[in-house]
Parts: sequence; C-alpha cells; structure tokens
Amino acid sequence: MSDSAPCMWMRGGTSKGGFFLASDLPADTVARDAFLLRAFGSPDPRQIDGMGGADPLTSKVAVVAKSARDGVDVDYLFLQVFVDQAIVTDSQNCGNMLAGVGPFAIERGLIAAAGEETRIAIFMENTGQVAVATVRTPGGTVAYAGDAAISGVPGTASPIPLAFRDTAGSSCGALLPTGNGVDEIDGVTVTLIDNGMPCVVLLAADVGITGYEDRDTLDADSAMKARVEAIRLKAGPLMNLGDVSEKSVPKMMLVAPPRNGGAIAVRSLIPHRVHASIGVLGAVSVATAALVPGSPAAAVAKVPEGGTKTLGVEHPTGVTECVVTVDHAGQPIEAGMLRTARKLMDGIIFA
Ligand SMILES: O=C(O)/C=C(\CC(=O)C(=O)O)C(=O)O
Repeated sequence: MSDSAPCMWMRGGTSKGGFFLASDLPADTVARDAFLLRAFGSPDPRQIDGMGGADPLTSKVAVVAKSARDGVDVDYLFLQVFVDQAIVTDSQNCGNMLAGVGPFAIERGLIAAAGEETRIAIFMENTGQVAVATVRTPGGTVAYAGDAAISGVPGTASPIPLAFRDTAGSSCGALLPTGNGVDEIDGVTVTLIDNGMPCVVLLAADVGITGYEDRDTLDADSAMKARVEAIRLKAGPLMNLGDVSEKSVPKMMLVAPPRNGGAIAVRSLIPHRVHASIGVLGAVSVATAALVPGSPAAAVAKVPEGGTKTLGVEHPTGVTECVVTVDHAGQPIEAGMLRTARKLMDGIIFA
C-alpha cells in the first residue's frame, strides 16, 4: 500500500483538515482508514506523529470526486478521524468542511469556474442530500480573500453561501425519529431531531449548567459530560442510529435563553468535546428544534415570525445565523448559512 497521497489542507468554516480526491486514497475502506489514522497521528491525544490538530474540529477529512449523478457536480464524503481512538467514521456529515469542497473541486479541475461566481451542486454521501455552494471565481480562479466574517474565525474571507434542501431525517429517517416532539431519557426532557445532523436537544439547566459557560469550563466538567453521554447512548437506538458508542452522532445540544440578540443559546457536545462554536447542520437542527411546539428549545427560544426565519444560534465564540424556511404546516423545507474557507497548504501527506 502506498504510504503517501496528494492532499490539500484547508479551513472550511470553523473546521480544518485534509481534502483528498477519492482517486488519491485507497479504495478499500480498511486500508483507507489505516492510512488516515497514520497520517493524522491517531490515536493520541496530541496527534504528535501526524497532521491532526489534537481537536475533533481539526481532525477531519473531505473525500471528493466528480459526480456521475444528474444535476450534481461533485460527490463529497466526510470522515471524522477520532483524536484519541483508532476510529475513522463516516457516521456524520460536516457542513463546515463542506465549505471547502467547492474551492477544492475547482482547484483540482473537477469543475470549471463559471464567471464571477461558480455554483457547485455537491452530493453529501454521508447523508444522501445535495447542497449548493456558491464560490467567488473572478478571472476563473477561486477568490479566498473577501469581506465576509463568520464567528469563530478571525478576520474576513470570501463568502461561500451554502444552501440545503431535504435535510430533514438525513440520518434518522425522519425529522423527529421517535415521532414525538418531546421525549424523556433518564428523567430529562429531550427533543430527538435530525435536520441534517442527528441531535439531542435539552435544557442546559437540566444537566446543571447555565448554557453560557466557555468551552474549557465545560470540557473540565466530567460529571456533566458523563450524564450527557448516558443520555446519548440511550438516544442513539431511539433515533434509528443503533449503538452509538463508537459514533460521533448524535450531537448533544444544551440550550438556554438567548442573551446576545440571537434566537437561542447552545453549548454542543460533538459528542465528547464541547464545540468551540457550533456545527453548520448542528445549528440548523437546533434552530429547527426551536420551532417544535412544546420542546425544550421552544421553551427558551425567541423565534421570529414569517415563513423564512433568520435564527441566530449563540455559541461559545459568537452567534451563527441560519436561515430556515418552513412551509404552511411549519415543516422546514430549506436552510442556508454563510461560510468561508481558505486554502492553507497543497502537497503530499505521508502515513
Ligand atoms: O459537530 C461536529 O462534529 C462538528 C462540525 C460538524 C458540522 O459542521 C455540522 O454540524 O454540519 C463542525 O463544526 O465542523
């Protein structure tokens, strides 16, 4: 087996990792995963012998190929490389790494730039939906510099709007996989929901926190984390995800009333570390939970009127706005979010 592969390192949204052409990785998934574990330096909390950033948010992989599907430009498979366990999983999608897929596909010549802006239809293999990314391409090349700011990333960059349709039930088969807006696990009221990312939404106060703590404080709270993990392990089978002990879903969303002008405040466990900000589809799913009558999220959220709602999700490093469009019955039909991305390095990665 080859011990090296072409790889581009990119920041996508608030995540960072390796972008590969599918044809540059071993086709056999066991060999592919072994290669990635060595290349990233896992398992090791410091990933000292590899390229991983010792954080789940910087230990990520995007595998990209030209698509054979009608109306789709490229296929994107997301892989989470666990930091301290020998696990590579495709059990979740990642809307942050997704922001880098369009630029990477243009850089690698999978699609041609088309004028000032190039619209790229991306099939998300993990969950089976299409997202549309719009990338600025003046003069036929990707523009990374720009004036768009996203919370959790210093400075500004070129805007990459992402649009999602049909994400309800992406991994769980239904928006509310138990058929209920509200369930109870271990005596805690929860909403089990999947609008692009399987999430368990509960009141932060119900597990003894305010929901306004910083990442480090919550990461040090092992009693709270153990309680939340017990709920997660029970939620997995109820959400049609099976045994989730070695999966990175469902994400745990601990919500509180907004206090910075947003719709809801969230601290998310993804699932064993606290997110520095919030995942893209995680934010869409928690914003959607705020629209479920009687749910813990609805109890604390400030939801605007109208069919197209801009919902600010407050997190440890700012506010991420997602736009959710609902139909006449209040069911979500479309979601959008602004991201940015940056090319950091292009070369050969060694395993
Ligand atoms: O929840 C995680 O593991 C982290 C993510 C996932 C994501 O982007 C999403 O929810 O779409 C991230 O911020 O990159």
